[in-house]
Amino acid sequence: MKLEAKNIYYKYDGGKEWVLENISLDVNAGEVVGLIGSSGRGKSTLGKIMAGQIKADKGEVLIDGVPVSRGIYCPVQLIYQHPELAVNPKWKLGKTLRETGQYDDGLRKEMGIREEFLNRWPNELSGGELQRICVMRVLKPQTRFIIADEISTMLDVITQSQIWDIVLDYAKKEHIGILAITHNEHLAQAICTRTVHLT
Ligand SMILES: Nc1ncnc2c1ncn2[C@@H]1O[C@H](COP(=O)(O)OP(=O)(O)OP(=O)(O)O)[C@@H](O)[C@H]1O
Repeated sequence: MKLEAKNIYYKYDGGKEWVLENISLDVNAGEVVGLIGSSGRGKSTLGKIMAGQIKADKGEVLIDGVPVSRGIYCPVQLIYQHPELAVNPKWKLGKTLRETGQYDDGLRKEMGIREEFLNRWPNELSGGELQRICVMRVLKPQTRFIIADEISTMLDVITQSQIWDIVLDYAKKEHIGILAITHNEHLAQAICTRTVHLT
């Protein structure tokens, strides 16, 4: 399986210049591709386009040559840098975790998500605790590709590596492709099978 962004152009409303101009990128199942580039270069924008959250002005996003259908559950799932913006503040976290079907309770424990967290509101967790919920909710059988946008910036180094180990194990087992957006060269070297620079 291959996720492809082909000849993507994008400009924000009112913007005069292209944020993304003729950008192409692909991720194969089982690969961990690092997306590197200077701040403001458009990495997060490209991630959102590839996950179907915003639509490119020109160009296509394909899985095995077919436009990605968002349907009920998009097979390309985005994990944001800011988990507090990614969850419904009016839902207790158990509901957020179950939104796309039952979750694996063993995985919950491995992720360090305590049972009591599930009965709390998002503002009752720390940023790092909330990010674990956001990571775990995409580890579902329907997910074929994960776009991880600076997912570990709010975690301490040990937790960062624990969470990445779980995600990478899961991706390997399920043959999921990952696009990891990061500024952290050490992390990219440690986890990526190849890197792409947005120049
Ligand atoms: N909602 C928005 N409306 C208008 N402009 C935006 C919006 N979001 C981002 N931009 C602009 O688009 C450009 C690309 O932003 P983007 O967040 O994709 O870059 P990035 O490479 O991910 O940056 P960083 O590494 O700092 O996270 C920036 O100039 C940013 O100011």
